[in-house]
Amino acid sequence: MGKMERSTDDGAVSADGEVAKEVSSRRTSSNAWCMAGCEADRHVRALSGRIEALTGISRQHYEQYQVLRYDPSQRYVRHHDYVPRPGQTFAEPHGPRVLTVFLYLSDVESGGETAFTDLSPPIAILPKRGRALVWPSVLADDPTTQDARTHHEARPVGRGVKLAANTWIHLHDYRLPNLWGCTGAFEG
Ligand SMILES: O=C(O)CCC(=O)C(=O)O
Ligand SMILES: [Fe+2]
Repeated sequence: MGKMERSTDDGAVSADGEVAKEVSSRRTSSNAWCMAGCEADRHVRALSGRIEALTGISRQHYEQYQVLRYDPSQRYVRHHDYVPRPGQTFAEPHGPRVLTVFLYLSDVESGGETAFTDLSPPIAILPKRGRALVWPSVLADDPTTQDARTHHEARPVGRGVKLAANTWIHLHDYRLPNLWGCTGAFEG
C-alpha cells in the first residue's frame, strides 16, 4: 500500500474541468491508496470478489481502495461523494460514482460515526471492525443524477483510531480510462 498522507478535498475546478485536490479543514484524516502491489494481495482480491458478489458490479468499475485513518478529533464534514459540476455532461468515459462501499477496519472507542445528515431523521452508523456500509450517490432511475439524500459526514473521532476504506464504484469501466490517465486521479 502507498504511504499514509494527509487527505485532500475537492477544490476549485479549472477551465478544462479538472478538480484541484486541496488540503482542507473540512477533511482532516490521512489516507493511502491501495495500488498495484496491494491489489495483487490475495486478501484484497478476495475482498473485491465479495464486493462484486454484493453489488453485482465488476471490479473494473471500482476506484483503487482508499484506506483512511482518523485520529482523535479528525473528521470529514458534510459532503457528497458525487459532486455535480455545472454543465457536466458525463463525457468522462467512466461516468459518475454510483455506489460507495465503505469498509470499517477498526472499532472506535467513541465518536467517528458516519452520519447521513440530510435524512429525516438523520442516521449515524458506528464504526465496527468488519462492518460494511453501502450507499448510492445517484438515482436508481437516472444514474447520472446525484441522489441528494446521501450527503454524509464522518463525525470526529473521540477516543481510539478509526481505520476504514472507501470503495467508489462508477457507472462504467473505471480501470481502462484510469490506465490511460483519463480520470484525473494520481497525477503529480
Ligand atoms: O469516514 C467516514 O465515515 C466517511 C468517509 C467519507 O465519507 C469519504 O471519505 O468520502
Ligand atoms: Fe464521503
